[in-house]
Amino acid sequence: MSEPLLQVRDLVKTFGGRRVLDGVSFDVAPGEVLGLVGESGSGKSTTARCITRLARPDSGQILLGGRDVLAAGRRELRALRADMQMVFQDPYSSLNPRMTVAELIGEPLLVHGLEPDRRRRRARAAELLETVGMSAEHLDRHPRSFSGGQRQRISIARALAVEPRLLICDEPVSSLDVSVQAQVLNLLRDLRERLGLSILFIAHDLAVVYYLCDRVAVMLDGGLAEIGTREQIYGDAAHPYTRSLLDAVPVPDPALARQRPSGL
Ligand SMILES: Nc1ncnc2c1ncn2[C@@H]1O[C@H](COP(=O)(O)OP(=O)(O)OP(=O)(O)O)[C@@H](O)[C@H]1O
Repeated sequence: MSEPLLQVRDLVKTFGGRRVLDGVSFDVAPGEVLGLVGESGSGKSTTARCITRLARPDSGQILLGGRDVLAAGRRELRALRADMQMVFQDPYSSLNPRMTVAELIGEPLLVHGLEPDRRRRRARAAELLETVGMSAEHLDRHPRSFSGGQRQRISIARALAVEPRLLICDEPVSSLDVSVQAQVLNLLRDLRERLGLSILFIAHDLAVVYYLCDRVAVMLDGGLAEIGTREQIYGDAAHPYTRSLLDAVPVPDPALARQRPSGL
């Protein structure tokens, strides 16, 4: 197996003396989509926040492309952050309403010092809009004039602007209607194929994770109950907690998953 893009080792995080992460370890390979599932409060978002250094773990190690995220100084952290971009759950609050689409998508290029020229940023924003299936005609509009699904596409275009190797998507479709969810999931699948992106995909909905992920890590009370391929988890889960999660939501028939691992 190739060297993992992301290595997370023994993450521990406490809030007010309470351990919310208790030794979380996993890898994400180049081009792989890893699903991180578990019920509310199990520690999924805190894990993502530690990886991007929005939160500081008490201990543990995080390597991105072999570079130590937790030890990185300001300059290195900026480069690391360009390599791992986040897409959040709520596209209504994550896009500044006062900015146009061109400004929103171009901003990371400016912040990371990649494209100081406004016209070239705009041209790049137009390309990125098309990459996410939207027309460049929308460049001068503001987020309020778009639907939730379109806003999430804009958020994804913004995340892609700095050409990251890893996207960390924290419940990216949970706030969207089911029909729109499928469109955004298709887009992520397509981007992964086209750009060779790795994705850490956080979700509580196991049907959504089934659709997109190669492997699945199941979080329970700040630790990992189990981690395995999609077929292992959906067809033959080892942990009773995983089985209870699978019982609780409508996911594809596990027998089907066993027989037709790629048959979506
Ligand atoms: N800044 C904080 N201060 C105190 N406690 C926090 C903080 N952030 C998270 N927690 C607690 O840590 C635990 C894990 O939260 P986290 O958001 O990581 O879970 P999650 O699995 O992502 O849940 P959800 O699906 O609801 O987002 C929860 O009990 C939460 O209340």
